[in-house]
Parts: sequence; C-alpha cells; structure tokens
Amino acid sequence: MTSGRVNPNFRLEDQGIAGLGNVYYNLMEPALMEAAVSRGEGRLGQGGTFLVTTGKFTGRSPKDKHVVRTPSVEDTIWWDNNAAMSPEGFDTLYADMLAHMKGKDYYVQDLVGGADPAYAINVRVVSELAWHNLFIRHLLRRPEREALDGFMADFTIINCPSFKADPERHNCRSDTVIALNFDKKLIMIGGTEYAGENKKSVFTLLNYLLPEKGVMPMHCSANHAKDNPVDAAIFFGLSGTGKTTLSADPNRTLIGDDEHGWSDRGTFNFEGGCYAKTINLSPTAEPEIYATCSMFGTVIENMVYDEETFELDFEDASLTQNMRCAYPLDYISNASETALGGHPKNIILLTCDAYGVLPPISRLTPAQAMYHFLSGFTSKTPGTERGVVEPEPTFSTCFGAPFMPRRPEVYGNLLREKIAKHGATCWLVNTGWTGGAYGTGSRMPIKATRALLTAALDGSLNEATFRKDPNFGFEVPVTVPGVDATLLDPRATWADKKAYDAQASKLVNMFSENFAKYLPYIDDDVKAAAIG
Ligand SMILES: Nc1ncnc2c1ncn2[C@@H]1O[C@H](COP(=O)(O)OP(=O)(O)O)[C@@H](O)[C@H]1O
Ligand SMILES: C=C(OP(=O)(O)O)C(=O)O
Ligand SMILES: [Mn+2]
Repeated sequence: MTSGRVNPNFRLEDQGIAGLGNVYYNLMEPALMEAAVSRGEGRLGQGGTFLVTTGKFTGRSPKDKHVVRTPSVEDTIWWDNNAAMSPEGFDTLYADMLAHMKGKDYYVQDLVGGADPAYAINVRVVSELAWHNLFIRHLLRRPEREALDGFMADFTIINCPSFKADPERHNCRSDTVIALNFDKKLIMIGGTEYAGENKKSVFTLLNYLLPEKGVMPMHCSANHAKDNPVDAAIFFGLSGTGKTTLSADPNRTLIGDDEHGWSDRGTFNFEGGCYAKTINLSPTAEPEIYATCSMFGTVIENMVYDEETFELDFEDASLTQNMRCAYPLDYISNASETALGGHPKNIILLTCDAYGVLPPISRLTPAQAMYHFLSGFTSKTPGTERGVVEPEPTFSTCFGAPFMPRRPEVYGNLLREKIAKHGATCWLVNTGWTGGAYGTGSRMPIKATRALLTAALDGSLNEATFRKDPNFGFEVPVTVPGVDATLLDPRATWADKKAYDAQASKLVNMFSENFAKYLPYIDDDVKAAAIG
C-alpha cells in the first residue's frame, strides 16, 4: 500500500526500489508523530514533543563514513580524510539493503537542501524509522505541498538502522555504514539510529557539489542584524563550539545554526531547522532554544525524563552528553523567513580551547583567518563522535574535517577569495576554557562570549584598544565594556603564570607541526601569518 502525497511518476518503484511493505510519502508532522508513537519508536512528551532514545549510537560514526571510489571522483576526493568503498562493495550493499527492506514499511520525505533556489538540490529521504522522517523534515527545507506533485530527487538517502553491514561483502569497516555514491546519487546509511547522520550526510554532499559552482560551503551558523540582512555574520565551528547557541541571539535574526553556503549573492542556509544540544540547557542563558523543548513536534533525542510527569532532566547525561533537540527554524522566535543573508560583514571562527590558552576574542587579519581556518584548532566535544569522552584537542580543518570530501585548500581558497572581495572582519573566539586548562579552569561564561560578540558585530569592538598577542600574533582587545578585563587576557586568569606560558608554547608548537602539511598550498601572506 502507498499513501501520502507524491509525484505519481516518481515513486520508489520508479527508482527501482520495489517490494516494500507500506510506503508513506510526505506525511506531515502530526501523522509522523502518530506513526512513530504507534510503532513504539518513542513517546509523546510535554507540549507535544517526541521523546526518543537511539540505543548504542548517540553520536556520529565518522570512521564508518565512506565515499565510493568511482573514476569520476577519484581525483577530487580528499582520500586521506574520507574512507573509500569500492563500487562493487557499494553495489552489494545496495542489493543487500534493498533485500533487507523487503516487506517492511518505509517513510519518504521529498525535501530541499539550500535556501537559495539557484544552488538548491532536491533530496529524497527514505527512512525505516518514522521519527527519522520527522527529524529530517524538521531539518531540511520543506517544499510547498503542490511542488511535491512534480518533485524529482537529485539525490536519495536510504536510512535503515536495522540493517547491519558486512565489512567483507561491502568493503566497509564495521556493521555501521554511511556510504556516499556521487555517481549513483545515493547515500546509504545502516546500523545507527543517531539522527544527526541524516543531516550531516546532506552537508557532506553539498560540500562536494557546491565548490564547482563557485559557492563556499561552510560548517557555520549565521545570523543578521534585525531588519538588515546585509549585516550578516557567520560562526564557523566544529560540533559543540557554540554555533547553535551563539547564533540564537535575541537581538539578531537567525539565518541558520549549522550549514551555510556563500555565493556571489550572499549567504544561504542549507537547512530549514536546527539541532541543538540540550545538556545543561539553561532557560536564562539560552531561552530561545529552551523554549523549543516544549513545542509540538520537537524531536528530543536521548534525554532522561521523569516517568510520571515527563519533565525533562537537562542535567542527566547518563544516556549521552550529546543529547539533542531538533525543531524547525521558525520555532526560534526571531528566525529569518527566507534563511538568506548578505555577504558576511563579520566572520567568527569558534574554537573550544580545552587548554585555556587562547583569548576569548582576538581580531585576525585575512591571512591569519586563512591560517586558522585551515588549522581548525578546537576540541572534540564529548559524545559527538563515538569514543570521545572528554574534550579532546584536535586540528579539524575548515572547522569540520569529518564533512569535507574535497581537499582543505579548495575550501580555503574559496573563503580567501570571498573575504578579499567583500572585506569581512575576522575574529577568533574561544568558547572553551579560561582560568586554566580543562580539569583546572572553567568553561567560558556564555554571557561573556555573547557580550564580546555583540561588541564585535555592532562594530564597537573595532574602536577598542588592542594588544598584540606575543604567542599567536593576533590582536586582543584590552578592555570591552561589560566584560571583566581579566578575562580578556588568558594568562591573567591562570593562577600559575609559568604553567600558562608552558601550555601556550606547547600549543604554538602543535600549530606549527600541524600546519606544515599546508605550506605547499598556500601563499606567502598566509605563510607569514603562521604561528611558531
Ligand atoms: N561560552 C560559551 N559559548 C557557547 N557555548 C557554550 C559556552 N559555554 C558553554 N557552552 C555550551 O556549549 C555547547 C555549545 O554547543 P552548540 O551551540 O550546540 O555547538 P555547535 O552548534 O557548534 O555544535 C552548548 O551546550 C552550550 O550551552
Ligand atoms: C549534528 C552535528 O552537528 P553540530 O554538533 O555541529 O550541531 C553532529 O556533529 O553530529
Ligand atoms: Mn549545532
């Protein structure tokens, strides 16, 4: 049986996917919630939210993500960063997964990635779990209902958590698999229920497709000044550094929290929803995000709640520190209707420095910005990837290495051109530790980070007095109204100054060692901005 609204000439059978049980096309939120609850996938929560747990996988599995090594992508994929899968392995995976799917019910959403129609792609998502279908409906962009009647997919994602891959047969690493086949325009996901794999695989896809169109794809959030989309800001950052938290700013308009493109026309969100971390979510520090946790249809993933009252426990991380909520963009009260903005006037590079060495904010020259973008120094946040249990310092190029199918300099050069052309001001913001390293110091107060960002984005920070940092060479403001001046100088926040100097020089060396591999690809000005 087939139900729901779909292009009659583009059903799964037309794509060669036949023999399934019931197929539900483009169900809307209430119907998806009903289905998910009646199938026992999760429960209704307060305010009509959907509560779900995902079992063993509560974060991404980057090591199980593969790109199919076909001749057309052989020379463009950054193979040192992307595990290969043979075309034969993929074909077997496809056949085996389809055989496994026979007779079972599936949920299909026809959605769009990209708010700018000039660069948008149509994505069909086929989900075994009704709630995954609800999740991706929140996260991607929903076409008008009428447009569904003629919808054709550019890419199709099939996500079947109950399928277990076989490393021998499928040329993969474990029984969990995420396989991107750019030739066949297919993404197959198996063996994990973590919903984030759905959205991050679309991101990886756009990171592959857009550079050829002159568009810079970015792992960043974005917002703009109220009533002034031209005054846009973007916030690059690896998972857990504050993209979602800091872009939801009551004084600015939210464009999006995670994935954006920068074209000749400006910035655009790839998505139509957000995916926020709920651990220790505070109604005072993050009121907009907190409010979504009691709105109809919000997917609440891996949170502990009271069995009687269904009240959420934001402190209990016993399932995972990576507990999440997923909701459509317009659940944030000041979200943009178009999800478009101008060319960024300010570019923020968010780093979560677990060493507590970097200042809370520094101003970068374009060459320094390029250096830090390629370096991507930050920490992995506990729970976001399998096996990460405490903040783990890392150099994640482009502040999103796990999602970059092409070589870092492809993205670096695009960003550099755009900064040069549009003259953005660049900042490095440490949302990590202050007063000592992780274990001794404490996490940067959100309030302080926000105050610094407000000053950077309204232009007032440019008028401050700056000092040049002796270790890193960038400019650091000496005083900022509303922020404790001690905080601005990390060395001053450490009780043991010698320990700070030792840690700082260790970090300088880490930067220098990591950057050696980029030296052949970069211009002299970026070389001159190199640290150490
Ligand atoms: N100074 C800070 N700036 C931003 N986030 C902070 C800060 N201090 C603590 N946090 C917490 O860190 C997490 C940042 O996560 P999030 O905004 O979801 O990151 P991302 O979207 O980049 O993955 C949130 O749980 C937030 O409450
Ligand atoms: C969805 C994710 O992204 P982020 O943490 O950057 O929001 C993720 O890393 O799984
Ligand atoms: Mn986020």
